[in-house]
Amino acid sequence: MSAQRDMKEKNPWHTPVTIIFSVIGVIAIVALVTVAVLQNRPLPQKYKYGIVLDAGSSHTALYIYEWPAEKDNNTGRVEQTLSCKVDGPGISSYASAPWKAGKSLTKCLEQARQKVPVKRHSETPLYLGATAGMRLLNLEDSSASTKVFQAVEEALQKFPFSFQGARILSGQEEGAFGWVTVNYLDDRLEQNLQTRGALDLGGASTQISFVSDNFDGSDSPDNAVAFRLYGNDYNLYTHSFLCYGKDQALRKTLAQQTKSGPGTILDPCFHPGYTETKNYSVLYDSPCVSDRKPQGAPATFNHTGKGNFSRCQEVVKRIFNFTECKYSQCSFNEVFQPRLQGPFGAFSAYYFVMNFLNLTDTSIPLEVVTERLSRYCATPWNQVKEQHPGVKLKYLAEYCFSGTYIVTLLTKGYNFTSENYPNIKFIKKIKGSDAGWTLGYMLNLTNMIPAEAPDSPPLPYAGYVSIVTVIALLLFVLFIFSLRPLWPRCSKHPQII
Ligand SMILES: Nc1nc2c(ncn2[C@@H]2O[C@H](COP(=O)(O)OP(=O)(O)O)[C@@H](O)[C@H]2O)c(=O)[nH]1
Repeated sequence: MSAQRDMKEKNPWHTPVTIIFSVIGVIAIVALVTVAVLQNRPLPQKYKYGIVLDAGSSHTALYIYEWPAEKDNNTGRVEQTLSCKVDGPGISSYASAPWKAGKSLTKCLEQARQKVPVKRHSETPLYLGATAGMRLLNLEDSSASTKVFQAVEEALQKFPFSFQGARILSGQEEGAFGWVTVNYLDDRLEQNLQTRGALDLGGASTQISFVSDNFDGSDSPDNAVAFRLYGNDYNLYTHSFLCYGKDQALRKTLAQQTKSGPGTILDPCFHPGYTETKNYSVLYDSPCVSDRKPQGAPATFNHTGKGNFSRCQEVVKRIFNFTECKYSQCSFNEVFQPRLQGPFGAFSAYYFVMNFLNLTDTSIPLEVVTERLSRYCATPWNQVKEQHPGVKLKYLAEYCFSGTYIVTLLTKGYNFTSENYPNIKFIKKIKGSDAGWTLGYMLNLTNMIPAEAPDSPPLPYAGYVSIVTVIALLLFVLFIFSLRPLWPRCSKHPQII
């Protein structure tokens, strides 16, 4: 008995009261931290979806975007989760059988039906935007364009999504939404960083969009788009050149060479050894060239390649008008363009072509780019086919022309020089999403980019958990100190037992 009492006096931690207090203290602190962490833990992600169909001149593509359901307003949170290339040509090619335009879309929409969870179907917006192919059809034959839209709408309404309509985008919208997409995906808008200009090359039109300090829209209001995004104002310069996409530019270049109606065209933009018989009527079947149809031309012409880059560039230059400009400065065709500024992203056909030619690295000097193109254009057609057995022949035959056209458009058209050419980045995707107008279009129509900067929580989740843990530990230490009177005391004096 007395030994037990002696021990308690020497080591008061062993008193039941102290032990109980300590255990309760530890449990209380663990419980506090657990409750705080669990209560504020992010819930398992639920997603919302949006679908956009890009009805281009050469083909249609479907994109599905997803974003966390509870955060509609945050930058960089919308991501592309599926893309589907529609089989067949662009919807404008179905002018003589519009129902086929609707039918062509169903395979990709079936994929979308599988991808989007069933309970989200009815709330998922579905948009179709048509670009330069339909702009041209509408110019040529507006009733055919209306019929194509009717057929497409009928097909889209059969799916369980929330169909928001099919329409032609203006060239200005196409340019501006491409710019929004690139800068949104780069997180440049919310972080108020210097923006990246957008260069988009399609089949029937091409767009250039950028912010320049010396452009406020007053010189040329038609080229101005004003945005207020995340609390910042942007005066965007944008221009879309109809008929200057690479397919229509090729037609214009060919038409240029057939003006006198010869039976054979010796084309410097095609490889030596390339020879095809083509129909004049197909060549001139576009509002971009119809006025150039030669009188009394034969039904067909022989298209023969000569493979000469510098002569090709001379022919390409002839489709641009560089002589007239009523503004302080122009790109071409009397279109105002302010001084180029900042980095640029070049996508769509810019990327396809430069990637094929191994020229996406813009640190390669422009002189070297032209040397390589010269060598490529001069390569015999048979050799080119042997070297690229898997590539579609239509694309393969045109890369010499397309590369020459891109270099000419950038340097002679938009005035890029050896100094600022490295500011261009050829891109296909940014963070998994394709560069193009579709994402910007959807963000705009769903109001997902606010005009004002959203309020952000005072602390991120990880910071919050760290602070709760540190405070809990401090409380624990304080609690231990509060038990100090019960601590065992070490006497300096020798104890007398
Ligand atoms: N080389 C290559 N070209 C492509 C590919 N896909 C599309 N294109 C070309 O890129 C251009 C883009 O056309 P599209 O988007 O239909 O034109 P838009 O309506 O004028 O914007 C066309 O000239 C197509 O032929 C591809 O996979 N490879």
